[in-house]
Amino acid sequence: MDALIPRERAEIAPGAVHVPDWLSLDEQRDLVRACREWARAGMRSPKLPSGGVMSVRTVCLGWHWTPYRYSKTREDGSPVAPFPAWLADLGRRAVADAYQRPADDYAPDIALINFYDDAAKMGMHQDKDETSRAPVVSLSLGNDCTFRFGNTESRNKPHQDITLSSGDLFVFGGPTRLAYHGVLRTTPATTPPIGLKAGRLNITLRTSGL
Ligand SMILES: O=C(O)CCC(=O)C(=O)O
Ligand SMILES: [Fe+2]
Repeated sequence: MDALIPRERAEIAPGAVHVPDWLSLDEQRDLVRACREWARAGMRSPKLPSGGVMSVRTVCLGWHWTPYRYSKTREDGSPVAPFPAWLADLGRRAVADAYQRPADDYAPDIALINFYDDAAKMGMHQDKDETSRAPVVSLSLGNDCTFRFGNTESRNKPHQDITLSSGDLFVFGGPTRLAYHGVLRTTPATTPPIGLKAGRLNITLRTSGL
């Protein structure tokens, strides 16, 4: 992060808001600790119907996601871990701060926790396996990444590239809920001291509508 350039809340497209440094270092440490607990169930690289394997490793809460559907059980038949109430509270606070309006009605019931090693990235995609169109809340921990936020029509331009750093909040909903987005790269050795030696974690909160 370049400390000379202020990082301010920015609505980069209608309904798509970046709130830099939303989480304190203590909150980030607590979330990293929680991710470690959730990861004990096993993090797996999702397998695509095309035969490819995603480069991130993922664990889910509430509903288990495999491309391209949600279920209550994981690949090995074990039940998906529950979605904790405190995480829904955090999601409501996130939507309220991003949209600067009360968000008491926001009730996420899915979390995807993605771990990026230094080589991992995520291709342009829509988050559309949820039937609800409530906003997606994204929290970043660890190394910086270059996040590409595009349009709702195609994977192609126009798009904007922004840096998501540790502690940043990104919310997308409303007109851009179905915008294509992806992670081009992460930047090694950019994490603050939050108990994550390497890599990047991203937590997205979603509402299944299921
Ligand atoms: O890692 C990120 O910032 C985005 C993750 C994402 O798009 C997803 O999990 O669907
Ligand atoms: Fe996504």
